Amino acid sequence: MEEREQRYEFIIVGGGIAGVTCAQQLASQFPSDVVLLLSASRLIKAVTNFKQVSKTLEKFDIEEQSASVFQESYPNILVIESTVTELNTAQHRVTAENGKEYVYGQLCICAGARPKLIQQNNPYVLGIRDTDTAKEFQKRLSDARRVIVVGNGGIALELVYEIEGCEVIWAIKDKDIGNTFFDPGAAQFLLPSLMGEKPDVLLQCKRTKFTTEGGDQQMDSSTTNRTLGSALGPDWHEGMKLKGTRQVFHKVHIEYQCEVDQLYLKDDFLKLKKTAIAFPENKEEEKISKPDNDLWPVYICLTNGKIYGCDFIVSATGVVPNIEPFVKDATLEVIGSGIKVDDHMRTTTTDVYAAGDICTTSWQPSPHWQQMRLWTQARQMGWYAAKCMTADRQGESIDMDFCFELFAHITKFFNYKVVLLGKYNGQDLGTDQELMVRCTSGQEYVKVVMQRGKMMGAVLIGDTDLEETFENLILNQMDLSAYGEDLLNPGIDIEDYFD
Ligand SMILES: Cc1cc2nc3c(=O)[nH]c(=O)nc-3n(C[C@H](O)[C@H](O)[C@H](O)COP(=O)(O)OP(=O)(O)OC[C@H]3O[C@@H](n4cnc5c(N)ncnc54)[C@H](O)[C@@H]3O)c2cc1C
Ligand SMILES: NC(=O)C1=CN([C@@H]2O[C@H](COP(=O)(O)OP(=O)(O)OC[C@H]3O[C@@H](n4cnc5c(N)ncnc54)[C@H](O)[C@@H]3O)[C@@H](O)[C@H]2O)C=CC1
Repeated sequence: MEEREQRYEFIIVGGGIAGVTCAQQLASQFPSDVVLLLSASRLIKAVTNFKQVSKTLEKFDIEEQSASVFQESYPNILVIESTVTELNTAQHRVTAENGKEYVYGQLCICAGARPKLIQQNNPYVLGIRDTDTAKEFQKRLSDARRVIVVGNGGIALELVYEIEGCEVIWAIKDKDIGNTFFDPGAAQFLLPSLMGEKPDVLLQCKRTKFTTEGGDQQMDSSTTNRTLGSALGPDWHEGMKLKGTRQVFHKVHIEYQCEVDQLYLKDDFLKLKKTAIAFPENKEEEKISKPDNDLWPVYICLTNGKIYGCDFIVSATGVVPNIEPFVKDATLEVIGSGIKVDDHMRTTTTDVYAAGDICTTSWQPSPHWQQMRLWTQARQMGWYAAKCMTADRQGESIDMDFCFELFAHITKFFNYKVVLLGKYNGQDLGTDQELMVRCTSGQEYVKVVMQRGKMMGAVLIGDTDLEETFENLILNQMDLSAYGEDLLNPGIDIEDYFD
């Protein structure tokens, strides 16, 4: 008979980047121990081809793998597809959905996050997180004439640019697009790319690549937990047809500074005897708000008084960490919405660590770092958590990893390479910050955030090739006052000065 309770020196919960990286690191540190990886998702995310591009910028590929393929490369990692439902820290025990119990020596919780939707249980409101939700979105889009995208962060920016053959109404709370990544200047620089025609040739830039090789065949909806898959990431839409039913090529209308007030299903809306607005085809129609003669399955009333009908709504409104099974145990403190971790990725209870999207950091950060729920940070935290677990187990001390010195993120928006460094939006810098901007329309946007002559952050859009130099300048905090505006003078080869 199979034992109901098994003991493992190391148990990791979560098969996303954070959990898998943590398990890999522990498995190589302790080759004679078995590392147990419990994951609600059938496929796990493995980091491959990792390259340190510069001191803090990194590049890697991600592969979705089945447990059996992954275990071939890591024979001392045991992957079990199972959702953890309870944690009992007093007994060092986790309980899985089938009632099976696992006792740990050390535990690292890497259960990620899920979309924070504007309305739960509404069949017309979709969030995008994992392969299942991305496929559901693609399926709905293939029959759609109009979608409404709510939110102004990473997912919304990607969708409004990629969707074709369908009218897109983009409702944002802010005055400008892309508020989680950009300042108003950068938003203005990017806007023409959204409203104009897309380039035929897509930019190939150095960035992480998402591969779903074999994912299709391996998907089995009966065993895949719909709400708890691993997060997608860079290039998730590559090779995916994001096309609606209309002949229109790329058509986006933005409603600024508004939120969702009410949602109505068609029958309820018709009873209200209110008028919805047609998709504004031009500036003139924006002013006069032509009534919409089409009928739609769902209607959205915005706080600016406008009402639009659509086929479905994408709620790209941030994430909420999957903490519920773990915080039933009262010893785990929560800050913000995540599990609180200290500078050694320890939670508030002994032998329990957390990493990735599920955690909220509570250490005093370096002046140029902030937590953001991103792929790179999930990998870094998973790796560092394993180092800290090892050190604690061996009674050694360990310094905070260098990757937490500087926030560094490479990505792509609207087919431009985007690099964000340090306090790129002047986060928490107070009032004595200064901005310097260099912008060539359609080509590049360079912004640096300066404080008392020192560089604190930068936004680099386009192929600026400035990331390494600026990374050094932020890290070494050299006094740059003497250079004044020349710092961004394109006629001066800045790298010669500072490399
Ligand atoms: C559409 C999309 C695009 C993105 N694009 C980018 C990008 O371009 N760049 C970037 O840096 N970041 C991007 N991100 C963010 C990035 O993907 C995440 O920050 C990162 O993957 C989080 O990794 P994680 O391991 O912490 O969590 P997840 O990937 O969410 O993994 C959590 C794991 O835990 C499992 N799990 C959950 N609950 C339980 C439980 N109770 N028991 C057992 N297992 C459980 C899940 O099945 C999953 O395997 C994107 C995210 C999305 C959704
Ligand atoms: N290229 C990249 O780096 C990408 C990163 N991601 C990451 O994936 C995760 C999920 O992405 P997003 O959902 O876009 O989250 P996000 O955190 O990037 O953005 C959320 C947006 O929703 C807005 N919002 C929140 N509540 C709202 C409400 N009730 N009504 C209207 N707007 C509201 C916020 O103001 C913000 O603009 C994030 O961690 C994000 O950083 C996602 C896509 C691309």
